Amino acid sequence: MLTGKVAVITGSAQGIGKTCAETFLKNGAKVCLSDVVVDRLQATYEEFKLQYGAENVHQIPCDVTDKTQVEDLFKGTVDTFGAIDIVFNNAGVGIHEDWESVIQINQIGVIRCTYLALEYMKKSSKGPGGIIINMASFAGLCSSPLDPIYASSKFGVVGFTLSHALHADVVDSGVRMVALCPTFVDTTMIDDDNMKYFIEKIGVIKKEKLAEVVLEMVKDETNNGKCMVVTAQFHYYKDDFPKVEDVFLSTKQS
Ligand SMILES: NC(=O)C1=CN([C@@H]2O[C@H](COP(=O)(O)OP(=O)(O)OC[C@H]3O[C@@H](n4cnc5c(N)ncnc54)[C@H](O)[C@@H]3O)[C@@H](O)[C@H]2O)C=CC1
Ligand SMILES: CCCCC/C=C\C=C\C(=O)C/C=C\C/C=C\CCCC(=O)O
Repeated sequence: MLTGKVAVITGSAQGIGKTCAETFLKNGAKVCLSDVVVDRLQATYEEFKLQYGAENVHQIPCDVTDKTQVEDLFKGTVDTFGAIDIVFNNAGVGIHEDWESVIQINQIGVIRCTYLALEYMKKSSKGPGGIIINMASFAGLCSSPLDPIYASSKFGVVGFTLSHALHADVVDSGVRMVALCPTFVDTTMIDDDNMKYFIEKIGVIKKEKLAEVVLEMVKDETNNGKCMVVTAQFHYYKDDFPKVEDVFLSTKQS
């Protein structure tokens, strides 16, 4: 159960973010919903307020590419609920004609939200500690010619999360940092004819199943610096990323 915990989820007006918000609420957390699409955010807020109670749900519109809006998101959540224990940096876009905005939203947005969330969560700032989950993708672990920019943005999220988790600012902060790498999930993001071939081959993860994995990640207090891979068939922490000292040691020995 997440009773007494407070979660912020970016991009939670629909899709994976919305389903995870509902799973957190069902497990007793208080949730601050957030999205750049204000009318859809309002509709999701109204729906959850009716179902889970106004005292448990809050909404703050936020474009993750805007530093002031991200600051207002975390400050506003603390002002409303008293603290932040869980941040799910989920907001993202798929195939997009403006490649620079894909990097801005999917990669730089996650980095910005991580840095600012840490300021409110770390124990040295009198925060409660907790977990920051950064949404990457299976496309952040392998070459994906279908969309090199999307893949690049997600490789960036994996690299940042696994590296920052070991940084001195994080190791003693009480905050865990974890990357999430699903294959295809049943949202409107995969409504694209070019993906049909791959989807038929590897299947589709149900949002509700992915949300259960996210809940498992929140509850696991030993997962700092790990990377969760989720497929339609199974999920596991990928643990074969070399650490920099391993690379240097093996170079010295050869
Ligand atoms: N659907 C899939 O197959 C997979 C999705 N992902 C990732 O999961 C995350 C969520 O995607 P889905 O739920 O599938 O897509 P979605 O399109 O249903 O949801 C994404 C949400 O992010 C919001 N958003 C977009 N730009 C934003 C910005 N600048 N600031 C704040 N919010 C913004 C959208 O308005 C939307 O509500 C994305 O990061 C995506 O890359 C990862 C692996 C697989
Ligand atoms: C893989 C590019 C997808 C573009 C964005 C839209 C949906 C995102 C879905 C995912 O993040 C799922 C990730 C990976 C699926 C695994 C492999 C697909 C490989 C496709 C390729 O060869 O390019």
